[in-house]
Amino acid sequence: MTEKIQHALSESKTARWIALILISSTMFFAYFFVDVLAPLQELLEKSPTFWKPEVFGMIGGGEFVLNVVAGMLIISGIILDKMGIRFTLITAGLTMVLGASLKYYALTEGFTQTALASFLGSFISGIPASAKLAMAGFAIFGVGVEMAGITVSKTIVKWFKGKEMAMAMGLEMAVARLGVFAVFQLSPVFAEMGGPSKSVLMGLIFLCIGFMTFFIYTFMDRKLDKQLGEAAQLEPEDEFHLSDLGKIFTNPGFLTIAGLCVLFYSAIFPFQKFATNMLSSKLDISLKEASAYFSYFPIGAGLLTPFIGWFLDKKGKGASVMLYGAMLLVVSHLIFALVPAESFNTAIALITIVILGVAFSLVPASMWPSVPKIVEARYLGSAYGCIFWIQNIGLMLVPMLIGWSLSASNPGVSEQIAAGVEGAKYNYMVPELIFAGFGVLAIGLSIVLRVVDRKKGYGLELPNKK
Ligand SMILES: C[C@H](N)C(=O)N[C@@H](CCCCN)C(=O)O
Repeated sequence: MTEKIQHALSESKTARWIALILISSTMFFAYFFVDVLAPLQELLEKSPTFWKPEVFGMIGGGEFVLNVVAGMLIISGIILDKMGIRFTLITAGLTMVLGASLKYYALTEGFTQTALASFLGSFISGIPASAKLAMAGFAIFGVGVEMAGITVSKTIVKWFKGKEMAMAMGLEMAVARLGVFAVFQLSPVFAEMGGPSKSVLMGLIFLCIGFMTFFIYTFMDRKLDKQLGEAAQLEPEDEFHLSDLGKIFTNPGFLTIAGLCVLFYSAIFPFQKFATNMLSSKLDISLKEASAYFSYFPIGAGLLTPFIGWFLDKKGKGASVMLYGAMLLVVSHLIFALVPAESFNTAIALITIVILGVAFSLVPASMWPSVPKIVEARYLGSAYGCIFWIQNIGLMLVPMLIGWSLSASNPGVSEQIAAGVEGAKYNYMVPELIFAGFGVLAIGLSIVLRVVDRKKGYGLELPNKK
């Protein structure tokens, strides 16, 4: 058995980095599709779609609806543990392509002539038929992309455990964040060629390429399993059982990391949706300029993440790194909240974005490789699924909370903006204080995590590389 493991494909550096390139490429295309409409809000408000900002926001949140409400993320985790990596990667890839195709169809001219469009337009008249179908498609895509996310994490653990695990996870996230950068640069260009539907079509084509890279990877996965032979086969008592979900939800390490995850990501991803407008209001610059400043946030964070991963593999200190990340999160949101607009300038904005970017590297780089240290391998997929599920609840609700707090703390401003009043803009102090509040709670949980780690001996502060 030891000999088999020694000659396994995963022991070859080249093979495991090729595996990583294949699965990360799919995540590049998947993250590209997630934000394909984000830079096109203004275009979609006009003919022929007429999507109001609320409708646009609803579609964004729609990504998480099936995962949260129908519990699809928990089901995805169970599928992963029961059916294995290859089956789940293919299912996730096909689900993404299916959902994306529906979203594309919703934006085509052909759809507007159909009986389905008439039917969807016959109820809740405030939401156009195209938006309803696009939201359904995005919800299906959301199931696929999150299923892909947990499967990719489990795949990286399979190839890199005891080796460069955190660095590999960091690289995968870096590639995914490049997808976010690429979409902010390219989607407006595609839309200029043929409207929002062209951008979505390009995103769909990219996803098909992503499906192919997942598919090619499955051959490597099969080969690795064959080489490991019975070493890869689990004993009956090692198989996943539904009752393991109970073990996950009563594991103090899991609960603390899941809490930390929802708090941290709630202060990052929903913030990303409002950041352009916030910077434009606070710096008194155009949305285009603000968006250009902010587009470097995901790419900067992404580039730093593998280096943090490399450090964690060599030196450890994962739980402490999460604490430092949460602290930087609070510092940056407090700067955005409390420095008055008169004193806030481009330099302060850029420094604050850098601080937030460092936080966005420290926490993800240390959080995801910590999960295999707190749960057993046989239910690792379900543990990732459950953490994503808890996180998705925050990602679904927090944008609504922020939107509501922005309106409530700026009475009359949305009406002034709609009426085209010169100089009308939002003050983001209250939403920013809410984001900072999530950070403060995350600091608390990071401290709890260090205590739990010491008590339970998970080894979160130990290096990943043996
Ligand atoms: C949004 C998604 N559920 C998420 O948490 N993404 C993480 C990466 C998770 C690990 C992926 N293999 C992110 O930081 O983008």
